[in-house]
Amino acid sequence: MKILKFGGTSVGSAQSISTLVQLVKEQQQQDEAVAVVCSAMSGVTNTLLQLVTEASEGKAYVTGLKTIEDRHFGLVRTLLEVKHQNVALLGLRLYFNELEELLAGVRALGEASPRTSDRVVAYGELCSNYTIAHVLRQHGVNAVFADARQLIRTDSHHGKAAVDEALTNQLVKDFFSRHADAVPVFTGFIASDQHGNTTTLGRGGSDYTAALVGAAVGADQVQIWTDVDGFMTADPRLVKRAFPLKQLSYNEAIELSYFGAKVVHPPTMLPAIARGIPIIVKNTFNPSFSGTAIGPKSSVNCSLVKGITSIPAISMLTVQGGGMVGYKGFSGRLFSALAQAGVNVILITQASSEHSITLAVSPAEAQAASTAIEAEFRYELLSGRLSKPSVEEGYSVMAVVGENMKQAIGLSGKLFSALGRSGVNISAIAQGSSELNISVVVSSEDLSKALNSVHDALFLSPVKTLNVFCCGTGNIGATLLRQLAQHQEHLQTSRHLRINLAGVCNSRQMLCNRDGISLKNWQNELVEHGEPASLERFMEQAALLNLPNAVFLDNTGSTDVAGVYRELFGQSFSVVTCNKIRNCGTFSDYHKDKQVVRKYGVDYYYETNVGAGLPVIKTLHDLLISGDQVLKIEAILSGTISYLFNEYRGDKTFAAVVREAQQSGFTEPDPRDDLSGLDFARKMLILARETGLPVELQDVQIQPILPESCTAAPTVEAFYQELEKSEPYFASLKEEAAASGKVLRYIGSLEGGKVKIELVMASPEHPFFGLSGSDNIISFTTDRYRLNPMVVKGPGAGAEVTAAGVLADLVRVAAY
Ligand SMILES: NC(=O)C1=CN([C@@H]2O[C@H](COP(=O)(O)OP(=O)(O)OC[C@H]3O[C@@H](n4cnc5c(N)ncnc54)[C@H](O)[C@@H]3O)[C@@H](O)[C@H]2O)C=CC1
Ligand SMILES: N[C@@H](CC=O)C(=O)O
Ligand code: NA
Repeated sequence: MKILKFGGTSVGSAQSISTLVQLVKEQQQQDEAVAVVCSAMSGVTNTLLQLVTEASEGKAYVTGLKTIEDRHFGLVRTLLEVKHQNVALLGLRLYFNELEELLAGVRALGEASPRTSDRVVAYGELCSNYTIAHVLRQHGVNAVFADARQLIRTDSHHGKAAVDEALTNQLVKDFFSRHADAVPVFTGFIASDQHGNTTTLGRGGSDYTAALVGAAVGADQVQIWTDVDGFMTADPRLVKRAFPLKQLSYNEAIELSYFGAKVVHPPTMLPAIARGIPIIVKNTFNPSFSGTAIGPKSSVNCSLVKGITSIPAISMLTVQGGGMVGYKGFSGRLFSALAQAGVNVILITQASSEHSITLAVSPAEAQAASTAIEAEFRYELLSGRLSKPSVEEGYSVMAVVGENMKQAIGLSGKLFSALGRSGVNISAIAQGSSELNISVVVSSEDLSKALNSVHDALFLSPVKTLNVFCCGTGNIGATLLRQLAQHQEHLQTSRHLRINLAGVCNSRQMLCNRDGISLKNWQNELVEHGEPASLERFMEQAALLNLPNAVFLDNTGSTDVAGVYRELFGQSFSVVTCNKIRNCGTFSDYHKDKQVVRKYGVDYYYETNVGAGLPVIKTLHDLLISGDQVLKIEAILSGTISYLFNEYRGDKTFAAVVREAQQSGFTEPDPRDDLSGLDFARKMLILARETGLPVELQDVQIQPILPESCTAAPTVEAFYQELEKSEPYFASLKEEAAASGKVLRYIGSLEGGKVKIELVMASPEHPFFGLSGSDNIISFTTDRYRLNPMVVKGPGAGAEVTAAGVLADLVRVAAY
């Protein structure tokens, strides 16, 4: 026997009732005995309650009543053939007549008792189940309408009556034996007391009916048909990547529901739980989906954590004072005072020092709680053994639930480091000794961030999201966004990584959007929805979104942007940058940045600062962490100058080759930074600092390759003109080298604490002789690579390789 319970939306329209009929017939085709329990049609209970109130206030109720009546009559006309309609309509008419008389009585009396409310509200279930029984019969199902007021016996506590389970059991059993071959259609939610007065079962009442019926007949299964796919890993309104759970234990379902998951109300399922009857939550609007199976045990095949759930608003009440230490019976007095004041304690933490106890209570009960504590402990307060309880508002509880968590070493480590990394401050922690639930109290502002970061960290299978704020959409930035758009599917499938572009900014415009800006269409979105750029506002908006796993990408060459990294670290943003400016400030700032990064547990990656996409900084780090000593670094690190010396062969002027380099995207935003040697010097400085040398930019000795006139040019155009004028100088340099079979190479070196960059005429034996295009080459001579240095070589400039290097750094952030 299976009990199929359908909620309000599952019986709220002709289409959903047709699905119900289909589901019942499918069960019968499988020779499965079924009983059906239905709620009132969606919205009807609330309307009836409203009509009672309105009638008691002397207001008109006829139109409201007519709306409900029309809805039921309409469904009869849609779902039943004409020949079956009359009987059904007649039955409904009788119900609506009774209802009208009742409401008229309420209006005449000018008041409605809870008893009358129960009587009125019962018509919601009576009408829906009566209609459904008719529809089932027309489809060949031997349905029998079962008015649960004859079968479920309660006390007279109207609004939430207590069930006499023994008597109910007997009445339901008798009903089934009288209707052995039928499919009973039970009105959910309603019952009656020993005097025959209608009562109702309170929140989740129809689930309760289904559980009572299931328990009475020893059902194999109770199915709860609703409008969602089952229990979700988290509230999908708060966590977009929440997904439905396949399996839960009763305890897990109870725990998740306690913290707000409203799929079923487990206390009402107790009769089924007590008999170990499996409860299956299914979606009427997606019937082929497996839903959530709830049973005695938690499945070991599923993830250890089953759900992450929350209570959005709580107050934190702290009681502290020396008087508590070692004071036996203190907690007993505290909690009975709270119980007497009707305060529900949501969470408790006490440090083993016993100096303070923190309680989470509903904000509506915080004042009552505080007053009750002050009254109970008035003498302790007077004598100073206890301080006045403090009440703090603006907090939420996030709870991680899972029965098998207790076997998982490191799980709470993952939980807390995910929170720490997202910059979520934890105000209190509670873990039940059953380890079914770990609860943390966080500021309400951080709740969504906390839920999302923990969901990403604890559920292995779904995709992890990086929330990316991209500053700079020029040569590198635009290429990067294109690469991300091209590879997003690959990242999702192979790295389980989703990039949510939450902000874009350049020197003209900016746009932030929590739900993501299209990686393919960001230009248009920026034009259509963007606002004038301001770095300060961009930072403000990014911080306000308060997203987890937030990464700031700097694809500019701007000093201003480089100046905000430290603030970003402090707000738990990781930073990925191709902009070298920040790492070339004072050594003390460079050093401090690293400390700040460590302090906030964020990432700071800048592989593309040296050699663009070539693995230079990573290689150097690997050498150093493995204990190697760097003796010497020799390198060509200007892609632009490399290109000039490789491509300046006499068929074009030197200035023309510089323009080519600029058009190819090799140069800095201002090409004078390349040709002056400044860009190269920055890279040498960064390399030297990464080896641990406390050097400053002015310590890098640069042998210029430009004549004085070019260096002095005030604008980029003037610079190009000076280059043209200096053509004879560049030609003679090239010819001088060529005359002795050599090539021009601009080579940086770091040795014995000295950093310099020199123009060299390299002979064919020189290891840097054979380069082409924008090639960089870096040779590390170390303790281990003493005779034969380690060499990294390849294109060291250009948008594609640089953007790819930035992308790789971004993926490293996600790898955490
Ligand atoms: N071209 C290359 O091969 C390599 C370049 N890089 C670095 O990449 C960075 C970007 O270079 P490109 O893309 O060529 O420059 P670009 O001039 O094409 O683009 C710069 C972008 O930054 C934006 N921007 C500038 N100041 C800004 C501010 N204050 N606020 C917001 N946005 C601002 C601009 O609007 C533009 O979108 C530079 O730092 C460069 O050193 C690093 C490695 C290799
Ligand atoms: N302008 C640079 C590119 C990367 O940093 C260069 O030419 O090397
Ligand atoms: Na690099």
